[in-house]
Amino acid sequence: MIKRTAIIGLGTMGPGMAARLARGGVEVVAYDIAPAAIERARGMLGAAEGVLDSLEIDGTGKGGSVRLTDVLEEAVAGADLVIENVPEKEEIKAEVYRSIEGLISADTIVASDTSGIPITKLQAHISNPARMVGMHWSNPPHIIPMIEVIGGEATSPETVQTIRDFIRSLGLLPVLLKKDVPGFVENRVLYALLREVVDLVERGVIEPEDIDTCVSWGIGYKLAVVGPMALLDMAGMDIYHSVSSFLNEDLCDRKDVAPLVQEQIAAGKLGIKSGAGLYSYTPESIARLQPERARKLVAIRRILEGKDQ
Ligand SMILES: NC(=O)C1=CN([C@@H]2O[C@H](COP(=O)(O)OP(=O)(O)OC[C@H]3O[C@@H](n4cnc5c(N)ncnc54)[C@H](O)[C@@H]3O)[C@@H](O)[C@H]2O)C=CC1
Ligand SMILES: Cc1ncc(C(=O)O)c(C(=O)O)c1O
Repeated sequence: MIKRTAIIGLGTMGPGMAARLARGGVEVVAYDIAPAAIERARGMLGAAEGVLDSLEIDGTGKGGSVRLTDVLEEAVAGADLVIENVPEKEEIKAEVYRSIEGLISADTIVASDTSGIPITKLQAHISNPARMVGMHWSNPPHIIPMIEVIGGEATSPETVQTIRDFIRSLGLLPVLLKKDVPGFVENRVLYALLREVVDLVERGVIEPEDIDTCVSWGIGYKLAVVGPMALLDMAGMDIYHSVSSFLNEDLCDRKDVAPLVQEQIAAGKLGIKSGAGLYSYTPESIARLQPERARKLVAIRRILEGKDQ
């Protein structure tokens, strides 16, 4: 049974994950190499707590807690599970696995929240690969209930089963992949969509604001209720056959990263984190955006769960 969990990396994902795990009764100790990230995480934890309250996810009496530390040994000592949540670079992740090797027990499960580096690659950097598994959360992790579970070639079936049971025990939705493919499933689907929207903007077909309206109020809104496989049945396989027979060959299939993205990065326009991206932001608009998005996601989730009709 998983009771004590260490989170390594408190950037975008770590604090929300810590808050959600604690509501499920887990004792979380979370570590980051950067003192500024630990400080920022305190505020993020507070915000996540408020959102979890509005989702009526009650942790009372379950014994969960979150403690932040700047000492790696403290974070991982006695942990049943370590969730690695550092930047999406294999060498940074490998360094973390090396640094915890001597600090964890042979039974500790090491999970990676990687967005899509195959687990088979990551587990080459750890001495007990049978205990390593992919546990891919979606952002914002305290609100999105689905978590992908991915075993690599060397992951034991018991490790996969333990993580699936753990996710279920928290009231969350594990989705098991049968193969360890790059990007797993969620990001393969998301990145197919992102490649196409970037291409459409680049080709001058549509403005960024208009494509967001098109996707959010068209397929996005619908997909929350009718998944893509069910959508095929809703539209009719004959329609899909007719449209895909002329459309598939025109869809973007570029193998490299689009120039638009390269240009944005060269101009330092990384998005909200740098104050500018495809949209412009002010500190005030950024402060408004996150709670507004959380409130809407919570409202939609409550309706999908049948809590508000
Ligand atoms: N941002 C997103 O929407 C999602 C990200 N992910 C994945 O989760 C992982 C983390 O992503 P983010 O939270 O977005 O990254 P981030 O860049 O926001 O945060 C990473 C944190 O790791 C810390 N860090 C770096 N090296 C470290 C080390 N050696 N020891 C401890 N801490 C260290 C950094 O100081 C930083 O606070 C990545 O693998 C990413 O691909 C997964 C789902 C969604
Ligand atoms: C752009 C982007 N990339 C990766 C992820 C992820 O799930 O790893 C997300 C996300 O929303 O969670 C994302 O938006």
